[in-house]
Amino acid sequence: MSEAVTRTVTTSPGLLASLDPLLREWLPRQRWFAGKGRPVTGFSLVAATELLPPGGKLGLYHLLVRAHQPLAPVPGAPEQPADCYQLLIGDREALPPRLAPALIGHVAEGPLAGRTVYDALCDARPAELLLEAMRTGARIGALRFERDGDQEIRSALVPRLVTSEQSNSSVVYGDTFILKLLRRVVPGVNPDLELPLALAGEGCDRVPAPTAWFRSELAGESYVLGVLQPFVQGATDGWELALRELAKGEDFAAEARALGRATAEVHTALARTLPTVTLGHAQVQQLVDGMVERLDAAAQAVPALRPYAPALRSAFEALAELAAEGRTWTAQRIHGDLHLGQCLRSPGGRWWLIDFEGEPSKPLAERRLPQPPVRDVAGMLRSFDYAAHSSDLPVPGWAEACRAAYCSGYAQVSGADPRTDPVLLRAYETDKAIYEVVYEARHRPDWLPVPLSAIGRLAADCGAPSSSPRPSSPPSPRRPRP
Ligand SMILES: Nc1ncnc2c1ncn2[C@@H]1O[C@H](COP(=O)(O)OP(=O)(O)O)[C@@H](O)[C@H]1O
Ligand SMILES: O=P(O)(O)O[C@H]1O[C@H](CO)[C@@H](O[C@H]2O[C@H](CO)[C@@H](O)[C@H](O)[C@H]2O)[C@H](O)[C@H]1O
Repeated sequence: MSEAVTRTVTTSPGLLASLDPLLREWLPRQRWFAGKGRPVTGFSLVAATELLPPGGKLGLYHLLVRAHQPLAPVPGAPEQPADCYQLLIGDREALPPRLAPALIGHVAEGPLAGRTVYDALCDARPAELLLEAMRTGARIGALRFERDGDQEIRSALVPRLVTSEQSNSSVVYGDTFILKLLRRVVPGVNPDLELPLALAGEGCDRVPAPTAWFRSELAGESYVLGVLQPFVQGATDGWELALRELAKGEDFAAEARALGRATAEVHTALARTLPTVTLGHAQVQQLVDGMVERLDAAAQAVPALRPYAPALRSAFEALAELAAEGRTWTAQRIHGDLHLGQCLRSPGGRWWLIDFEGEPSKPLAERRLPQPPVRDVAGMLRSFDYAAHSSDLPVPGWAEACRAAYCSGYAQVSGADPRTDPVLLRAYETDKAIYEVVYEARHRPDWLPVPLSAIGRLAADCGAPSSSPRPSSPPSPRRPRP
């Protein structure tokens, strides 16, 4: 038992009832809130733990809450299974100005009546308490803090919240560690911990090795809640770097080649340490069915996609046809949501891969399935295209040169050039672009023209069957401000 956190108090549901009206307003405004576009109609408590440091009260509650939302923004529509969110709520009499952006609201009634509540991850003391709990391997109520005994964690590292756009929330401790606090949590093995641990065990140094992590054990199920990793100091992410080079009209091919090599190193290490499977006709047909289903759902959700749907479908059908002719593919564990923003370049020029959570909107079981590694390659190829279409200074041929260099770097290490399997690559690129259309429509509507322009190109490439008319021209992208 830790000395850092000596007592825990499991709070009553009265706490959540008193926070309910404030959370209904605050939660949907958070970047990491997954249920955008549908109102929150109520909350239910999964777990609540009051964290108490030695020698006194801090006013800090760790909550796991389900946010109930109807399926469509229509009164009376049926609810879908409620997402569970991890919240760290602080309470104070009033907030100092530095914590103003963290304000959740003023509580009117219940156990915290009269208090001001806020997102405590923005506050130094609560963030320090989490680090201390990981350092000491604390057990607090249902919370279990664990660590890699071989990595030293110094105490008293100064925390600061990362303010960039994220699907979760991160805190950097003294430029030494970074903690990712997962926001939408699900029970089960989380690939964001599982894969970096497996890679570290395999000696692959392209991924920061997890230093510590914490989980909640509830009703026989384990929820991974946070992962602490070494902080790559002075790093720039691939997206920022690519846009910077584009703005100068500079070539990025050498970096793209290095990224291809880094991706292949990670793939080879994952294939060595975790199971691989052969995908035959039935399995590929299943993959294709999933792609077609996602296309149909996306076309429902985003009307601008509809004219392209028949041509896009033919990219998936071409893959099913190859499988029907007897082609097989090897599937393995992969990153699952690879793009330039998931690659960090340290000042010495070394590339790192981060964020192995997979596509956050997909169920955990699906994210953990072995998949053709080309899926990650397709994600990166889409990302070069994204960068080229988001830059204020278009450089002709920039994306194409990066895409070619990335594939050749990948081939140098893996021995297989993804371009030699064009049907598979095109199916995955199409699937990714469709995902991006939905993602942008939901999260950043200004960016929608970027994946839509790729959809236009992919559809035109597909040689749509004569029964499905080709779209006349792709939409011209309106450049978002990155
Ligand atoms: N080990 C690390 N070293 C330095 N910066 C990191 C590290 N891990 C993540 N980051 C920074 O934090 C940001 C968010 O991390 P990420 O894992 O992508 O979170 P999310 O899943 O919430 O999007 C990244 O874009 C990167 O800038
Ligand atoms: O939050 P995550 O990093 O897990 O990923 C989600 O958000 C990404 C955007 O932040 C999104 O990526 C898309 O935009 C990027 C530019 O901002 C671009 O480099 C990617 O190629 C493009 O897919 C990602 O798809 C989404 O899952």
